[in-house]
Order: sequence, then C-alpha cells, then structure tokens
Amino acid sequence: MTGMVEIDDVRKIYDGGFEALKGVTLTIEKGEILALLGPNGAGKTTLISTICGLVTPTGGHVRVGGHDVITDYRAARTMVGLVPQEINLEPFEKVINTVRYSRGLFGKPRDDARIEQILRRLSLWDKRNSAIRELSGGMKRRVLIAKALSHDPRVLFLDEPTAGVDVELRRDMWEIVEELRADGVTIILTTHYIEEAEAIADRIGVISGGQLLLVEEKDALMQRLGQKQLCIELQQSLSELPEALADFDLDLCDDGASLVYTYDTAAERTGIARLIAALTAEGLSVRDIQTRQKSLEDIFVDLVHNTGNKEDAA
Ligand SMILES: Nc1ncnc2c1ncn2[C@@H]1O[C@H](COP(=O)(O)OP(=O)(O)OP(=O)(O)O)[C@@H](O)[C@H]1O
Repeated sequence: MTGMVEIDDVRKIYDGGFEALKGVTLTIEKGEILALLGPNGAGKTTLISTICGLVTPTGGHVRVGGHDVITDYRAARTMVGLVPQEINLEPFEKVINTVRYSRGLFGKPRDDARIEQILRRLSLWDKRNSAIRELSGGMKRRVLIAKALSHDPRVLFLDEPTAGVDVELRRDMWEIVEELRADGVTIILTTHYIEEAEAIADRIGVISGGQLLLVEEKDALMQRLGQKQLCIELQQSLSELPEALADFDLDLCDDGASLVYTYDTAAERTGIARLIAALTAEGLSVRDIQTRQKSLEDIFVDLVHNTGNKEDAA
C-alpha cells in the first residue's frame, strides 16, 4: 500500500556540515494523525520542512500523494499546508486579505464562501477586517492555521501548534484537527507536549539526534502505559538474580540493592503476592517498596536518553 506521505531514507546535512537528519524512513497513511515528539534540535522542523519542499534533502526521497517533492514540486506543494512555528504575518494586512492572498499563491481561484467558512471555523470571522498587528498572539496563531487551510491541502503540518497558547485555544486546536481528519486530511504535528500526542495522535513517532527512534500506534503505547513498576529495596545486595526468581519480570538495579518488578495493571493477577512469597522463601528481606506508573513521558525520556548514551559512546 502506498501512503499519503512517503519518506524514504531522508538525510540532511546543512551547509557547515551539521547532520540534522540521518536517514529517516516513514510512511504516513491518508487520514492519519501522526505526532512527532523529540527534544530541541532533534530534527523535527527539518523533517517537516523537507516534506514541504522548503529544505532540500541531501539524500533520499519524499513523495506526497505520489508526487516527488523535488522533481514534481508544484503538484506536491499544492497538497500540503504548513502551520509554522514562528508567526510570519504581515502586520498591516487585514486578516481576510492575508488568508485570501495565501489561497491565490497556490493558484486556486478566489472562493469567498470557502474563506468565510475557514474564518468562521477558527473564530476569526469577527476579526476579518482587523489588521494582523491588532490581534492577540492566540489569534495570530489562528490566522496561521487559516492561511495553511486556505488552499484546501490534503496534508497539514502543524509545527508546535500549541506552544505558548492558552488552554482554551489548545482544546480548540485539537477539535479542529479532529474535524480535518474527518474530512480525510492527513495531519502531522510536532509537539513538546506529551499530553497533546496522547490526546490527538493515532501514531506517535519519536525523533532524536536526526533519527527516528520509534513509531508506534498510540494504543499500543497506551498498553505499555498500563504497566506499573514495583521497586523493592532489599536489606542485602545481590550480585545476580536468584534462580528461583527467574520467571518474574525483574531487573536488578542500584548495585543489586533493589529489584524492579514490571507488571500489567490490567491483568487479573499482578503476581505481587507470589513475588513477595518467593523473596521470603529465598531468605531476602525487604526494606521498602514503592510503585510507579510507567508513563509515555518515561518511555520517551528512556528512549532519548539511551540513544544519547549510545552516540556518546560511538
Ligand atoms: N539552516 C540551518 N543551518 C544549519 N543548521 C541548522 C539549520 N537549521 C537547523 N539546523 C540545525 O539542525 C538541528 C535540527 O534542527 P530542527 O529545527 O530541525 O530541530 P527541531 O527538532 O525542530 O527542534 P525544536 O524542537 O527546538 O524546534 C539543530 O541542531 C539546528 O541547529
């Protein structure tokens, strides 16, 4: 099956030699919402800009709706709408003209009814005759979305759509994203807010150091969230796990002074009672016990941290 966006071994080395993308391969299906998570400087904006044809990759290929973003630039570009991270609007222009003009840039015929629809949906209709500079930051962000939607793109990129916006606008944005998906629009967003990825994405990709570390269905990740960890601090240190405990999902840590037991909260039996009995039978005494929920944030931090270490070691 061919995807709406096909990214094949994309690499980017900026002038000056910095390698921002180290071979990213990813297919995004029509109507999917993909959230790209990653720390600052991970390469998220570079990847989005490459798909939008704003950054030329050093290697690999990107196709949008089957059109190569380099060799078939025009066709690919009209399919894409981009809501950038930075507000890049003309301060003296009126809202409605800004959005109309944007549609025109893509060679689409003037369609006032469509522009009205977009402005109403984004609660901008009352402000249509205001100059951009008179708007609040949140309103300017809405204008950026209106601009990106003005030519009816099939793929919408949102680069940090809710950075610095208030809670109400964030919820509004999420609702708009849902509606667009219902229209069959494919949505790719970058975010620093794990909560945002949890709320709206179908799939979550984690990018760090120019590499895609993981792409997984959100529901599968959520199942991992269902896992809890029991941290058992022992009175004595162990050099290795005793044979009798081999069938438990246990890790030895803190130089053998603690055991971490991972269990599924959804399971009928957690196995905790059996584990405690097995510890006692082994003659091990427990100093303290804590439980903690493994969150998407933990998974994310572990992933990014471990890769960082590998790179340092290389
Ligand atoms: N035009 C450029 N020339 C040289 N280096 C660049 C250029 N643009 C970006 N970079 C570098 O490439 C790396 C990736 O940047 P990018 O903006 O893609 O990261 P990001 O994941 O979007 O980060 P953030 O979350 O901070 O927006 C960074 O180290 C950045 O300094």
